[in-house]
Order: sequence, then C-alpha cells, then structure tokens
Amino acid sequence: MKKMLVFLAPYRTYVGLVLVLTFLQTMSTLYLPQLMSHIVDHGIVLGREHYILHMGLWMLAITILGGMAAVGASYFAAHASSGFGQRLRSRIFRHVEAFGLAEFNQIGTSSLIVRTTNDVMQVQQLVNMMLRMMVIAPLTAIGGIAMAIHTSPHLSESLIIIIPLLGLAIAAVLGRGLGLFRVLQSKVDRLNRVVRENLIGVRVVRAFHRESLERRRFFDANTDLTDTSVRVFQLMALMMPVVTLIMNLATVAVFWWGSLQIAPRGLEVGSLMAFVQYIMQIMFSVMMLSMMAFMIPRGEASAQRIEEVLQIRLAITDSTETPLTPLPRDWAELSFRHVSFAYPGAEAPALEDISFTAHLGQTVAIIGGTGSGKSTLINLVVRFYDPTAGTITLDGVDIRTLPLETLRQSLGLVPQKAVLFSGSVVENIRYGNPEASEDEIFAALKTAQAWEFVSGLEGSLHHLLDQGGANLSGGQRQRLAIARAIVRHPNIYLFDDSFSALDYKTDALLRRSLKEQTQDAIVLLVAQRIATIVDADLILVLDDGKLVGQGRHRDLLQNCAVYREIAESQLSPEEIA
Ligand SMILES: Nc1ncnc2c1ncn2[C@@H]1O[C@H](COP(=O)(O)OP(=O)(O)OP(=O)(O)O)[C@@H](O)[C@H]1O
Repeated sequence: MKKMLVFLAPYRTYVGLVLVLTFLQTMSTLYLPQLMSHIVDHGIVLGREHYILHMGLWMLAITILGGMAAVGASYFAAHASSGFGQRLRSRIFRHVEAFGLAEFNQIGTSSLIVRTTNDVMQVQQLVNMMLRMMVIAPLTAIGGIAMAIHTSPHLSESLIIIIPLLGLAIAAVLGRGLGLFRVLQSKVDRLNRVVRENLIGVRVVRAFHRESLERRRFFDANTDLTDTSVRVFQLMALMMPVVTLIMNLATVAVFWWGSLQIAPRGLEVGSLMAFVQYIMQIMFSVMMLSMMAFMIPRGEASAQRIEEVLQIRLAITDSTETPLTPLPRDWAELSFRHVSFAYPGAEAPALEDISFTAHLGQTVAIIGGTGSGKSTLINLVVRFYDPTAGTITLDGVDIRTLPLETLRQSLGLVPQKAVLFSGSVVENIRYGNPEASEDEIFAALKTAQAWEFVSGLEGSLHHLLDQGGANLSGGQRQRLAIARAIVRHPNIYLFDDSFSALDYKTDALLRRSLKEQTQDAIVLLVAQRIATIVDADLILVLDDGKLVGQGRHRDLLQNCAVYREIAESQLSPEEIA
C-alpha cells in the first residue's frame, strides 16, 4: 500500500489543504465544549444574558468555520483520491498492455479486470478515508484527552477504564473480520469469471442447451459472494451497537460520578457537560480509529492484489540495443536456429530443436496434427513468448535485440480466431495501418476476397460491425482479418490456420492474389489442408513439437511418413501420384 502512495504525489497540494482544513475542523470541534461550559457556568448560572448572547454568537461562528473547513477538506480529499485512482488504473493498464501471453495466463483476464476496477476502487476509498480520518481521529483523541484533563483532572481518571474497554471490544470484533477481505475479492473474481465465460460462450451455452448449468454456476458464485459479503457486513454491523452501548454506558457513568463531585469538589455543571462531550469525542475518535483498522486490511488486501499485477516482471522485454527503425524492404531471410520452447509450467516442450530458413518471396507452410506446435511456432515469431533455447533471426539479427515495435511493425498476423472490434469495416482494416488510403483498403479487401461481400453490406466500407464482428460469418470475419494484415504491407505474413473458414474456391483465389502481393515478403502459413500448401516453397511438418520433415510437397510425399499420412487422408491416390 505504501508503494502506491507515489500515485498521490501529484496531488500533494490538495493533500496539504485537506490536512490543514481537517486540522481546523478538529480544532473547532474541540473548542466548542469549552465555549458551552463558559455559557453555562458564567452565563446561565449567573444570569448574564449579554454574555450568553456574545458567547452564543462566537459558538455559531466557530461552528460555521468548522463546517466550512469540513466541506473544503472533503472536496479536496475527493479530488486527490479520485486522481489517485485514475493514475493507478492507468498504471495498471499500461503495465498490462505490455504483458505477453505468459503474464495473462498467470493472473487470468477476469481477475485482471476486477483488479483494475474494483480493487482500485477499494484502495481509492481507503485513501479518501485516510486523508480525512488520519488527522481527525488521533488529533481528536489526543486533544480530547488533554481538554478533558484540563476540564476536570479528577473525572479524567475514568478514561483509564473507558478507553481500554472500548479498544478491547472493538479489537474482539475486528479480530474476526480481517481475513475475510481477501476472500471477498477472490469471490468477486470468481463471479466475474463465470459471467464472462457465459457471455463469451453464449452460442455454445445455447446450442448445448446448458442454460440451467450456467444458471447454477452463476447462482453458486453469486451466493458464495453474497455469503462472504454478509459475514463482512454482519461484523461491521456488530461493531456499531457494541461501540454505541459502551459510549452510552460511559456517559451515564460519568454523569453519575460527576454529579457526586459537584458539591464536595466544587465541580461546575458546565464543566461536567463539557467533560461529557470530550468523553464522547474521544470515544468517537476511537471508533474512527477502529473503522480505519477495519478499512485498512480491506484496502490492503486490494492493494496487494494490485501489487501482484504491477510486480509481474515481463518475460518479454523490449530491446533498447537497436534504434527504432523499420525493417528495410530488401531484408532477406527469417531463420529458426535450434529453437525449443516449453510453456511456463509445462513438463514437455511444445517445440523441440526447430531449424529452418525462409527467404524473401517464399511461402513457408506449417502442417501437422492438432497440438503439434504450429501456433506456438507463429507465437514465437511475434515474440508472444521467447524460445527457451535457440534463436530466431531476421537477416542474422536475433529478434530479441530488435525493438518490439520494429519487429511487430514488420509482421502481419492473422490469428486462428479472427478478432474484430466494434466499429466500421474501414476502421477495422485501418487497425492494421492507420495511414492506409481508401484505395489501399479497397485493394486489400479485393486481395482478401472480401470486397464482394463488403460491397453488398449496407454502407459498404462504413458498415458498422457488432462487437467482435458478431454480425458476420466466420469466413467473412476471417477475410477482414486477412485484409487488415495485407493493408499493413508487412515483411512477414503470419497466417495461423486463417484459411480454414474459407471454401476451397475462395481459398485458392485468395492464395493466388496474395502470391502477387507478397513477392517482397515472407509468408508463414499454418494450414490443415494439403490443397492450401501444395504450392508452398517450403513445407515444415511438425509432429509432437518436432520437425519431422521439411521440403516441397513432392519431396515430402517421398521422404516424410507423417506428411504422406496426412496427404493420403485428404487426397485421392491419383492426386498423390
Ligand atoms: N498457453 C499454453 N500453456 C500451456 N500449454 C500450451 C499453451 N498453448 C498451447 N499449449 C500446448 O502446446 C502444444 C502445442 O500447441 P499449439 O497450439 O502450438 O498446437 P497447434 O499445432 O497449433 O494445434 P492446433 O492445430 O490444434 O491449433 C499443445 O500440447 C498444447 O497443449
């Protein structure tokens, strides 16, 4: 939590104002009982009307000033804590933006959302409360004790019993609650995860008619969260009556004991009334301190969860060795040299000792059974992960030494599952290249075999897509994702099984027009269909993470058993022969 206070630094003027105004507010609160006791003892008892009026006006002025200070302090505290929250959220967002896939897997998307929103809110509330109470509570407690002793040293002895009693009662309640806060936040995570999965997987839920299962999952997570919240609030609710009871008992006891002192010790009525008010103020401040003790662990639990995110060291770090310049168009080759990779925590490597070289203008196809490591190979080129052994080079330069921006600007990735954003078709294509002209977009759509359907959409290029492109077919989404990569004019095209949603005819047309566009680039193409890759310049055959064959279609049919098996399952004997 302490580390996070740096986010409050830009608001130090506001924080200073809060402290000063809160100090003034507390002083006015401490001063009022004194004035009241003067009114009673020197005004009411002696019947001095003028004095009562004079002191009454003085009390009114102090009250108004104290009130204004309180309003001002709340205003500046709200400003400072909201700004703190905004900066903290931005910091998390920027940090998470740099995450590789390994880091996302570590925390989980749902939990990241809760930590960026709900947890930040908890810490923000704590900061707001601390700014106000941090001054009021100790100052009122210490000032109240001093004023109580000043008013009646003898009666003040009662504080020796009252304060520890109150402290013990509060500690007993709090002791039970502290562990619950972290649990509470993890329950919020769980609910968020269930809702998210249900919404994202809505088609599967409906198609498999699993609404009742999802309802039950939601119900369980919701009830679980409610139960924990109820336990937390029960504890908080218990604290108020306990404290109020002790405060009332203490007031009655002080009045009783004080009234016995009036005659023998000459205690004045006004002083007794002032003393009781100080006792109340002291007890209120103890209550505030205990509220802080209650809120701090809750905020601390959230702060720790945020810290966990901020502490994550990125497995992929950006290189500062090379200047940030685009890759030259005439670069020549992409090489894998003895590359191996294992996912964090996985026992077996997903890729083992992969070596190959792709030259400019070549299409390199990657084929293999499910789980053989095809997508992993693509992920390594993008640097979503770094190899655990070996190197990937561009013209002999290790890609880890290139700035990420240089590397990624030179790539055009079409992922296995097309991801589109809400917005128009043209906005989605420009995501690949914000500078692209309408002509370039048009050309990219034509190459991606997407123009035909886009021109038929209402508003054509400016047709609005639903979130995730939900109002398009899988093949249409895939073609827009391909156009988005093409408009980037990348040095390396990465098609991760991107043609699987296309029919054979579109697949063939797309590859033909793409071939013309990619003479000055390298195309890495993951495919399931032999027909998609027969013309590739180099085919890599993966089996269980190992490169079991590389060459052209004809050679592999002769030399690679795994490739031949795949080919035989898809092609007729005549096609193979
Ligand atoms: N994030 C991950 N964490 C741990 N293991 C993973 C992760 N992603 C993939 N794997 C494992 O790595 C291996 C290779 O996966 P990869 O996705 O590269 O296969 P693939 O050949 O692309 O499969 P498919 O054709 O089904 O898409 C698999 O055994 C898979 O279980």
